[in-house]
Amino acid sequence: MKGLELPVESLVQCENLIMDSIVKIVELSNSSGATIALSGGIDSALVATLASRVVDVYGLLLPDSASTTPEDMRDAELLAKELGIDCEVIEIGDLVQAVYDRRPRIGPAECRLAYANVKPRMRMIVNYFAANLDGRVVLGTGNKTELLMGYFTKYGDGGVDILPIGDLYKTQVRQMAKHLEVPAAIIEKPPSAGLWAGQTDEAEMGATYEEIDSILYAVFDLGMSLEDVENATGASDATIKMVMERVKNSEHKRSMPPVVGLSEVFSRQ
Ligand SMILES: Nc1ncnc2c1ncn2[C@@H]1O[C@H](COP(=O)(O)OP(=O)(O)OC[C@H]2O[C@@H]([n+]3cccc(C(=O)O)c3)[C@H](O)[C@@H]2O)[C@@H](O)[C@H]1O
Ligand SMILES: Nc1ncnc2c1ncn2[C@@H]1O[C@H](COP(=O)(O)OP(=O)(O)OP(=O)(O)O)[C@@H](O)[C@H]1O
Ligand SMILES: [Mg+2]
Repeated sequence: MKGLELPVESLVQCENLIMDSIVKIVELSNSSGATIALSGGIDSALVATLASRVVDVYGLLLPDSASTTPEDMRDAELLAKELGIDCEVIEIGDLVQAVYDRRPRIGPAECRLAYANVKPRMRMIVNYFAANLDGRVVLGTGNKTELLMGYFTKYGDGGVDILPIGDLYKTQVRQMAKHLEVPAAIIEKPPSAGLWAGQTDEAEMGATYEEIDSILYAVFDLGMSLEDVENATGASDATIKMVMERVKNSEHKRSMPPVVGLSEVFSRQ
């Protein structure tokens, strides 16, 4: 969709702004650098590529033997090597299983998402443990599409210190990754949260990233009415409704928990 694709000059400006912000948060927090969870996917590869140019980055490869593919971990390892960043592999399968074992009331067949969400939450714990130990900040990898769609685990992959690519739609992430010459194997693989075998983002959300991004861009960046969005994007009414529902239902993930206000009581004292 017109406008969504960034010209090279804008891509470069965005890259510089992102790198400056990473430097700033590291300085502001008196940190020695940053940690990042590396999945072998494009979002973490792009953030690691940008961050490694300006601060000391420590990569964490956190496979869950039940659902992480060896190809993904191989791609993550190769990327770390190419970027010249230190990294470590910490298998999280037994940590995740320990949580499941404490709560065997309902099984994964009945409640797949509840089980799946333990994995990103466990990665968050391991990531912050490493960051605390080394005096580093935790880099997030969420992009604008995932943030608006609520397509992330609250306090899991959503639990981070900064979202360097959080204002870039997924299609723009692909553009920037190409511009920065992220390995093609990483750019071209189907996006997957890797929470269960065969999971892909597009199958779970029920639309392609091109469709979702064009709808989000038309609504949130161009301010179009929903009728105009249908004409401008060619997306079906059902897809537009699905996207808008997801945005509405995930509002709670994009803000701090509501504080229950008690000023009514205090003012009467
Ligand atoms: N209105 C509201 N106000 C305040 N809190 C509200 C709420 N509605 C739900 N909640 C809370 O939110 C919880 C549901 O949210 P959450 O626990 O996040 O779970 P949920 O959104 O159901 O699942 C996470 C989704 O993100 C996807 N994901 C996860 C991790 C990584 C990636 C990836 O792309 O790599 C994708 C995953 O496949 C799944 O579709 C509820 O159990 C409740 O605690
Ligand atoms: N096996 C893993 N090891 C380390 N980190 C992981 C692993 N799986 C997921 N993560 C973390 O969770 C984040 C969210 O996953 P997500 O799938 O959205 O991004 P991605 O894998 O980088 O990109 P893609 O959209 O190509 O799958 C990753 O960027 C990474 O930081
Ligand atoms: Mg992934």
